[in-house]
Amino acid sequence: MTAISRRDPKFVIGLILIGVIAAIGVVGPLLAGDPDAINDMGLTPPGGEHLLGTTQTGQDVLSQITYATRGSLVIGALVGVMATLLSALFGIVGAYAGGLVDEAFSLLSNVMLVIPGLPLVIVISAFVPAEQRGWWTIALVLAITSWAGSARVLRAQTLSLRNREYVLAARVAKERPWRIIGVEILPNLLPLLASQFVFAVIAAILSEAGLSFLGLGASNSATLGTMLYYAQNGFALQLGAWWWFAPPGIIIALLGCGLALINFSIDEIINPKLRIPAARLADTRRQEAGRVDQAADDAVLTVANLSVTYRGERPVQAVKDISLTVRRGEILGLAGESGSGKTTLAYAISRLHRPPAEITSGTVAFHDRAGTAVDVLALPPHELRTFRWAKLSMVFQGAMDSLNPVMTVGAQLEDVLTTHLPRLSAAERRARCATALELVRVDPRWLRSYPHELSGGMRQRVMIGMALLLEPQIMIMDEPTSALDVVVQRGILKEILRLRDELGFAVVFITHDLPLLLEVSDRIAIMLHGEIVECASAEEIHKQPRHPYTRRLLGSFPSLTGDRGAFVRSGGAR
Ligand SMILES: Nc1ncnc2c1ncn2[C@@H]1O[C@H](COP(=O)(O)OP(=O)(O)OP(=O)(O)O)[C@@H](O)[C@H]1O
Repeated sequence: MTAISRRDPKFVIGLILIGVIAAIGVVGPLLAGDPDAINDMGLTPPGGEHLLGTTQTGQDVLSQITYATRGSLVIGALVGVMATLLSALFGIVGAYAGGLVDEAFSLLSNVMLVIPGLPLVIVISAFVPAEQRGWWTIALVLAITSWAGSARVLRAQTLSLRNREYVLAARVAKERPWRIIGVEILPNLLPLLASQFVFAVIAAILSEAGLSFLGLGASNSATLGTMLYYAQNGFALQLGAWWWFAPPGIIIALLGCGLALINFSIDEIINPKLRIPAARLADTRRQEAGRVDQAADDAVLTVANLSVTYRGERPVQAVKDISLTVRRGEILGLAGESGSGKTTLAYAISRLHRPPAEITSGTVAFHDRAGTAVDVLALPPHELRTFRWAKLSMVFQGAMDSLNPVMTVGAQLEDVLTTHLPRLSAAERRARCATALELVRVDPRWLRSYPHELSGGMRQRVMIGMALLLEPQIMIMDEPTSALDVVVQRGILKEILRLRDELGFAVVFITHDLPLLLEVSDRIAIMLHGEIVECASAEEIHKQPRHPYTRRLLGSFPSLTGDRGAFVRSGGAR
């Protein structure tokens, strides 16, 4: 169990509730007397010999509760297992196999989905003679009627997973289908399966109680539902014998509540990406907020002692105590091999990092043209949203694919203005969008087009135009052109340089392509294993690289006049 699951109050309360109820069901019957033993004290209130009183025929309610809890738990667990297995079979196997199998399985799931569950359960239960309706029969009936919805969800997830690179790679490597399903796909579906299991258990316990109440439940076994049924038949409510119907009712409610609470935390427990210790950073940040750097006069962004860790079984400190100043209007290149922490740093600066990434120390200060300093890591969510477009904007590698395919380019640009500058008139908005496109050399007539009508290069230009819409003072560009061919890439880079000169914003330009950075950057910071090992002007980096890694990085790129450097051949980093 991970730290978060141990401390998450929802999970802990859920676990305690289920633990206590499971103990009643498992251990209770061993200690309690015969639940069917009849004595002559019918409807005795709680106290003395009978802690929870007696039924109309003088049976001990406490003994009955222990057996009934066991019965309901068994039915819940049986249905949970059966419904999960059925939904996995029809959802995962069907979607992975594809073709006729998938069509047949989908058809069956769809048919099961359109048949209303409760009436079907009532009909099936009514057909089974009362003396044969035990735990197993009722569990089977409930499982058959409850798997289809989950199967649809699992199918959709599997269809998406089967096209992921790692699954395709396993298929190319000729791994056997069962191995691919078991090793590549199933572990990714575990949070979903676990939550569907818990949901199936809750639904089964409640449905069984409902069926029993109607006299269609596990009539030859003891369950919380049959207890309620007999209490109702014995006029417990009318006779004021609350001790007969209240305990089973309360246990059903607590069971549902406990399982639902556990369900809330299941994703965090099973999904390794979300396993973050409960230790909150707020305190550290508060301590550090006081020392938001007093930056040099021309600084637009100061990063001080920033550290970012990916939490998990084996935590990875991807950014280690980095301090960095971005000057107003400069292009600061950030280079380093894959995995050196460039993207993590960019995301942390713009506070776009997501769990399991966690900023463990440091500050990020933005120095507004107006003279005020903004502690970026302490900004509340609504101010952060405004800050991100208006002061600092981002263009990432796949940005061009983030345009919504069913909205025109113009509508998407206008959306940004409507959100951030609601007072602009429609005509002003249109004019600003046209200017933004002109800035990135895309004809404004494309505003009426849909993204698929534009080439990749044009879409990336549109994204840069969008990032410039609110005239930010700094732009973070993470591999903004690597998805494009060299000619288009050159064109866009020239555009970025021209726009920087025209509008005066600073750029943090991230790429592993050092020669490209040498051309476009004013200064270059070299990252290695989460640290900045060298930061100097582009010329110095080119002519007098000081750090051995910078020299090896420079040597690793082919030159037009010589051989490829030794770095690529030797492969090592340090
Ligand atoms: N979600 C994650 N969980 C755990 N570790 C991660 C995660 N994302 C990145 N890392 C680790 O953090 C380190 C830095 O990764 P990052 O993506 O920031 O590097 P990068 O220099 O941007 O690489 P690239 O150029 O390939 O994008 C790597 O060691 C990586 O394994």
